[in-house]
Amino acid sequence: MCQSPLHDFLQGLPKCEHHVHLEGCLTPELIFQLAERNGITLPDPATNPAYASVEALTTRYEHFTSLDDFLHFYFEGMAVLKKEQDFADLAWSYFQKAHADGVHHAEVFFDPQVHQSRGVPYQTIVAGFSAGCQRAERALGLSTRLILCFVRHLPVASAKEVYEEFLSHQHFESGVVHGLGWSSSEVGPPKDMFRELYASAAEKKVPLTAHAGEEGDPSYISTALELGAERIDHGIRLIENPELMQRVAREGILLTVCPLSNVRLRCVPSVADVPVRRFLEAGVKFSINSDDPAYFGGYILDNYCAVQEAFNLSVLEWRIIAENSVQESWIEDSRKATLLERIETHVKEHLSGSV
Ligand SMILES: Nc1ncnc2[nH]cnc12
Ligand SMILES: [Zn+2]
Repeated sequence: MCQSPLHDFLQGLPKCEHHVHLEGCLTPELIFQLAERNGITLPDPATNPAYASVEALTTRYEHFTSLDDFLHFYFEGMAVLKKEQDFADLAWSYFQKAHADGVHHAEVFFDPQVHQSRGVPYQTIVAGFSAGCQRAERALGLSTRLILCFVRHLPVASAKEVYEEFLSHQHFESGVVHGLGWSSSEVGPPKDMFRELYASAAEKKVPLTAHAGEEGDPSYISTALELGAERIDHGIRLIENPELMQRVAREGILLTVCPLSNVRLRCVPSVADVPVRRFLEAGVKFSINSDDPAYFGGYILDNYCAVQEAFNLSVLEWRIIAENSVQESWIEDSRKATLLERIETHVKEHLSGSV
């Protein structure tokens, strides 16, 4: 729990999460449990001491040296997911934690190519994650959106295959998958590798987002926008290009910022170096998110608290962040109105001294 006097206010503040990878919610405990349940052999601790125990794995996660160092463990860990129920259980475990942290709406990523590459069918993955979303909607009153991510470390041909499955199952039209994103290694593969796929999806009016400006310079952000992304995941290196920053502010493009992730992956030395204040001053819209909470030492409330400890924001500034998070969510206007009302009530209660 954070020490800030605003802790209770932040806990109760209605939140929208826009940047969390369901596979990034796979805790070391769940990795060991699912490996046992599915008869999967984890890497040999004799050569990979990180896998000696839950504690050893947790400790290893505190020492990532880069995005790619983290991705190695992230892809290795997700090999324990095999059956539809595994995917459903994983999603449900995230939604319960998010609900406890005051999340009312969650847009969640998943990486089908990586599961398919080890023989799990597309339908198993989507059916499991979608069941987890439906359970959260029913049992917790959360609204949810699934966002399918293409991964940059695998060939474009494999992204094309998954896109064709997404189209043939009519997953966009039926609302099962709401949008598309891209993620994984940033620097290295061609910036515009998904040009063709994004052009096709944009024509069908599929909402698009993209990881950019995390490790990569601002040209990764401008390329993502050029390809049709309407939102940018991370985007912290935007501050290196003032002209682009002005454009992002002017066009109301949302950045889905993940402070604890940025520190763990050494994109910044500390949360105080995430450009939260600069973005607020420049009128750049952003939300605060957990990215891969099982790997980065905190869920969304921990990220809100870390920002508060670093920047000492006012209640009014938090209100702006919360309202922008609602306004830029991929939800119907009626749901936005409900969430905005909840924020207003919460702020008023806090200011009147009852929260
Ligand atoms: N922080 C991150 N950046 C890029 N790809 C990811 N996949 C999961 N987490 C990611
Ligand atoms: Zn991410």
